[in-house]
Amino acid sequence: MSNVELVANRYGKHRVRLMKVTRHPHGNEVFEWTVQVLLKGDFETVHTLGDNSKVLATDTMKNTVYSVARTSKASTPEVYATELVDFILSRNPQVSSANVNIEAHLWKRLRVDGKDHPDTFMRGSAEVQTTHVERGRDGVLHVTSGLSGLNLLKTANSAFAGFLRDSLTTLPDTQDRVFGTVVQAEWVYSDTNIDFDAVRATTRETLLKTFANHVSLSVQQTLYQMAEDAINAVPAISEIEIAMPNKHCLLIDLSRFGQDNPNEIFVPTDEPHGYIEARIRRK
Ligand SMILES: O=c1[nH]c(=O)c2[nH]c(=O)[nH]c2[nH]1
Repeated sequence: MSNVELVANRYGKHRVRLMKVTRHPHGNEVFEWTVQVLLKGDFETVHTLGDNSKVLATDTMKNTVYSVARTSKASTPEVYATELVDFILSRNPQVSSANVNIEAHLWKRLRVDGKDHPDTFMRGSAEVQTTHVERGRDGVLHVTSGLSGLNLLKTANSAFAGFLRDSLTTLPDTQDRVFGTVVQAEWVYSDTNIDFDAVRATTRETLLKTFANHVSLSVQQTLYQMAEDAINAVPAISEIEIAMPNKHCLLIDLSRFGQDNPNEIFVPTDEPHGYIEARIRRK
């Protein structure tokens, strides 16, 4: 008789890298996706008895990623992830829920001689599109999408003043600082019957516009405003979580060299950095 019990488990394949090129007469399209598959289900005896009879091998999951990509017509990671989830559920009654997470790496069509090139691309930026898709046996599809690695910089309209001062506070108030961040955002869809590309574009544009136009009293306030504006701009979003590190740009003291520094010369720093995150939802 064992004195322990299995409380929870899931397993799958991580970091399956996939590139898909779709070929058209007018030019090719390219998707680069890093895929994660995670399954929950009737796997107790795998752990307790070493009975592998119901185990879908993670190697098979890797092959499934490629095979479903071949037959899929999806042009968004959300739709492809849903197809992958449903394919696995349909063939594996022992699986109670399937979860597929995708990071999409962005390739930008190269412009040559002022024109879009039909088949050549360059890596646009460090920005990554993300999606998490899960379906259980109740049939309900859960889709969360987002972005990460979106480097942004405000060079005006950012203040930080009036904060708590104690015996260890050295930071001066500032009415005018450089605000650098790398946005990570994840939004939950309340409706999954949507044009994921169009909704993603609107959400991203809204986040960018608010970051640019906001007269910021803190990272916290700007983050909240970005979230509020995204929820108001996109009816299909019920909740959004945003994380924004504060990548401090430190003003250099040039008075030692007899020079002034009217907010022009900074040293950009990576570490340590402030880290602000919040989850905001529609009431
Ligand atoms: O926008 C900011 N929020 C903070 O909480 C904080 N803390 C800090 O040192 N600088 C900043 N900036």
